[in-house]
Amino acid sequence: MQFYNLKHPEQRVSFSQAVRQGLGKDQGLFFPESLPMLDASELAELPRHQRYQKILSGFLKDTFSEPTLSEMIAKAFPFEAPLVPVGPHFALELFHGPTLAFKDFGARFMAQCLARLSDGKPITILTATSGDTGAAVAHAFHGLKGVRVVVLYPEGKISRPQEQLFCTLGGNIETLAVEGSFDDCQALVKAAFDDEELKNAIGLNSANSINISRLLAQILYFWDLALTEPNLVVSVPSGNFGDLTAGLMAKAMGAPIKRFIAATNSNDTVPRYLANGQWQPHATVATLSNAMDVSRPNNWPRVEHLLTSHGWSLTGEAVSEADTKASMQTLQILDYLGEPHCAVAFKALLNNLEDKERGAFLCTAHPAKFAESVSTILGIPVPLPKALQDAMEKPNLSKKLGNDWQQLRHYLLQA
Ligand SMILES: N[C@@H](CCOP(=O)(O)O)C(=O)O
Repeated sequence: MQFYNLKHPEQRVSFSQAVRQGLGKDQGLFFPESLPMLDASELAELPRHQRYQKILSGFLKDTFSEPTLSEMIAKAFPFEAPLVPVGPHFALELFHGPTLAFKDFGARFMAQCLARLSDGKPITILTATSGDTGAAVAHAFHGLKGVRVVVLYPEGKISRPQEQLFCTLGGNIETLAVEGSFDDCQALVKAAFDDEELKNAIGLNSANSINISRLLAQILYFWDLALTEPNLVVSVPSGNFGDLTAGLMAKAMGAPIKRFIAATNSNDTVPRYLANGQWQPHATVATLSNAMDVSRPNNWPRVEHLLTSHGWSLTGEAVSEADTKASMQTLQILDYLGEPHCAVAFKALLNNLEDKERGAFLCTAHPAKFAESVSTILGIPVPLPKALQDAMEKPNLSKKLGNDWQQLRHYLLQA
């Protein structure tokens, strides 16, 4: 299986190269040359571990032996993704990993891949976060020899529990609070990839969903969802659109998912684009669902490729702050504790279901990561899990950075 650059299809690389390189020529995203078709009824018979192995080996059998892949799966995914009934619909809970967000799936699997594909040279993993990726990547790579992790995040625009989870680790994890938005942080990461001299000097890679290994892991839980409750409409709370990409990939491989809804907050570049065909990102605004505060979603070329090559349409919906709060309250009445991101997805689902359709909405982060807003909106205390309580008590080790490429370049070149 080769992976090609969506911008320059003539650039084809192995999985190993795609993972170690991150981005292709001209910042093009890598994509598998084919999506292996699987038989849903056969997969449904397999226990979880074997099912994951079957799905991933379609992409990775040239790269890893079956025993190695099996070990990687066991190490990367020692937690579940339960599908919880909420009224007639379902919440897919993706926050049972160590950093309480869906990003644990991709970041931990990427760490397993890189550990086995490394050529022994030191690497720098430069990653932008709007809240959850930072912690997942920091924890997945913390303490790994030869790996330096630098996480950029928009200063003052993520929740304190999110920030504490990755800015308190120290060691090989460096965190920079950038004066700007998540999109500014992501633009800085991409600028670094354009700088050949820097790339070679520091062994640059990214653990954002730019990196295809992240998405292969995310395909797995869309299969779990589809095999547990086939033919649902699935509403995906979307920021950088990696999750939706993985969902569409699972559908293209034969997972019985009826259709998808791309749910955003007021950072609505995609819903506007789906409505009028104009790609016009606005300045990013801060919302309650801060991990989705993204105006230039990086994975859109992959989503668009999947839609056009299969002739699928996509429903988009932007949910306001008032509707996000009301949706959290509706979930509370249904006896489900929802945080702002899953509430956005739930609202978009309810607004777009047709007669007799049932749906699922993704719950991408634990409510305690947004304890302050959840508690204020729902009028209840939100206890913090132990991992979060511990992190809250540690000193924040972040440094500040202007939204300035030269400043970042200088920082990265320091030993
Ligand atoms: N929502 C993300 C933003 C980065 O997205 P990624 O999937 O490309 O890592 C976050 O929480 O950091």
